[in-house]
Amino acid sequence: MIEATLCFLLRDGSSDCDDEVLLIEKRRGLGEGWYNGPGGKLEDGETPRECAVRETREEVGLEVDPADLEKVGELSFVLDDEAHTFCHVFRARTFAGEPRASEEARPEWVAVDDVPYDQMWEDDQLWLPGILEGDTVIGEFRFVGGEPLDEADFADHVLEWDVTFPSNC
Ligand SMILES: CNc1ncnc2c1ncn2[C@@H]1O[C@H](COP(=O)(O)OP(=O)(O)OP(=O)(O)O)[C@@H](O)[C@H]1O
Repeated sequence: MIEATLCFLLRDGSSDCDDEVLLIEKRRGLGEGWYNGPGGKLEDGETPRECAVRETREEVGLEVDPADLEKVGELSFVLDDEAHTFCHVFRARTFAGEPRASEEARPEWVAVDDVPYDQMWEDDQLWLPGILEGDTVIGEFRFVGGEPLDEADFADHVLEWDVTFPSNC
């Protein structure tokens, strides 16, 4: 099973209205062409938090202090009844630098009300709005139809909101 992360950075919107979230348009690999948060697979010996910091640096060039990342979600993606990916979701409002594009990702600040859910993984619309409003979640999402995961069909899901994660995870 793959262990991976997603990191959603938030800032105040330019007018007095909503927050903005930093999304990436993924340029290669799983989910290519879709929007998502920065993130990726854990490397050997790495904690999820360290992975989220590294992937955010590599993909969009922003520095996040691990202590500023709030663990806000755990998502299990199941493909044809087998655990495929376990994803740790983090959120932060404090970071340094200006986003820049990389080979993997094109960053874009988007108002939280304008997140392009029709250009994202189908499951995102079920859990990301809550995460962007400040909630926490554990979810399981089942896909069918074989590899690769981003060509499989989304079947069903279970969500549990307002969960508490240990502060060190
Ligand atoms: C099934 N529904 C899903 N919904 C939302 N997000 C999903 C997802 N399934 C996978 N993800 C995320 O997609 C990224 C893939 O990352 P992926 O490109 O494979 O990783 P990494 O950057 O390490 O790859 P390289 O091997 O370096 O290209 C990674 O953040 C992972 O959490």
